[in-house]
Amino acid sequence: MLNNRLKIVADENIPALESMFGHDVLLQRVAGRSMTAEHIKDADVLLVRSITQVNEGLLEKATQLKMVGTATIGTDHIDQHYLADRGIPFFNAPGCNADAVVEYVLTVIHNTLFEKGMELAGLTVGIVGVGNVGGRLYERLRKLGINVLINDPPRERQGDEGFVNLETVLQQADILCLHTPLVKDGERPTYHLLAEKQLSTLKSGVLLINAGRGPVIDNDALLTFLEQRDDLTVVLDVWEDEPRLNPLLVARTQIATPHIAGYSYDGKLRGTHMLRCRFSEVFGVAQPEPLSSYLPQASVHQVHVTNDVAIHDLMNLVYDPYRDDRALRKTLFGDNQPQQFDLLRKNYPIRREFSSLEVLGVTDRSLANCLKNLGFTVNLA
Ligand SMILES: NC(=O)c1ccc[n+]([C@@H]2O[C@H](COP(=O)([O-])OP(=O)(O)OC[C@H]3O[C@@H](n4cnc5c(N)ncnc54)[C@H](O)[C@@H]3O)[C@@H](O)[C@H]2O)c1
Ligand SMILES: O=C(O)[C@H](O)[C@H](O)COP(=O)(O)O
Repeated sequence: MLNNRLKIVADENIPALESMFGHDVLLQRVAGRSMTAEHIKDADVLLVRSITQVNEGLLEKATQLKMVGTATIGTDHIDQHYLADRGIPFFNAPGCNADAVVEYVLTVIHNTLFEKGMELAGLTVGIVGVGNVGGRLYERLRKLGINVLINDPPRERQGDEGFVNLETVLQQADILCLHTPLVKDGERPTYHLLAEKQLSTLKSGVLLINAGRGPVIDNDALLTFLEQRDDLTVVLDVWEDEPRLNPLLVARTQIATPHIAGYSYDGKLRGTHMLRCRFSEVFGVAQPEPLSSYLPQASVHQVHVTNDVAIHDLMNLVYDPYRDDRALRKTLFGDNQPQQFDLLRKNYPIRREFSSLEVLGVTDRSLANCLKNLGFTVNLA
């Protein structure tokens, strides 16, 4: 129990704050893009998502601020130097939605290959950025016996092994997945990591997936490249200049989604829960109930299948990327396209992770193992 009610100013799209923080705090919800210094001026805690730039301009009036949290993995919207100078503890939610992004990537890979009449076995997947997302993607693919090339210079410099250089990944990957943070300066910037020169080295027929940050690919260079080469298949969840999209680029993609790769309900709640745990540490109050007590059972939580089930069908039962793709394409040509982009994200339907689906009826052990390695809950018949 807190003696004085702390004031939390929070993005309107962070779920479950009411249930996780309880009635001992004063909670003010604000639309992330419209947050101003005036909203924050008497806040003790600020909780944001990726669309709020947290910098001196936003925080200059917030003299009693004791904690800033972002319910996201990415931190490129936060001026961490400024927070450190002011001695304000800052937390993100590392790994909160990593499984959601991995499952987005696996689902778009399986759907895309199915449409081309191809199989994943025998192809080489390249992963650039092998942290929470890239690392988990790597583990799931390795368990499936897929050949994976990984690139992560910062990890390599720390002494981790098994990495190859970026040029090798670009030249050899049949499927290329980008999972770096957006870093604009320093020794290893990722801004426009894939520009004209790098794109020109990609293998013919490659499937390129960006579910990291939009500006990691030079979007103008990508469009020019796609206008010249039609053998490339592109899936984009993130865009330069979000929420404003270039419809010409969208038209050249196989699957286009509004920055929702990480938007599983599990992942969003995990992000809130992580911040709630940090809040306990900062303010010395009791830890919350475990995350499982806040997560409802999935609406489709069991399915009976036979051994000839198509894996992409099972994936689509949990998450259908074409639903998000269709919704995004409908918004492209109105004056209010950026607002529609934000609305798709704000009103995103509840989507669960593979583990929420129990697969019954499989008798084939290798299929059962494959499904388990992909992340499903499997009960062998
Ligand atoms: N689309 C979405 O919904 C969504 C969801 C979650 C995260 N993301 C984005 O994906 C990024 C990655 O997420 P994460 O949880 O794996 O982050 P992470 O911090 O755990 O891992 C990032 C990895 O990238 C590596 N890296 C940094 N610079 C690099 C470079 N120049 N080349 C290659 N590797 C480099 C780091 O060493 C690290 O291992 C986040 O920063 C975020 O911007 C997007
Ligand atoms: O960095 C992240 O965790 C993701 O990109 C996250 O899903 C972004 O979602 P937003 O904060 O914009 O709602």
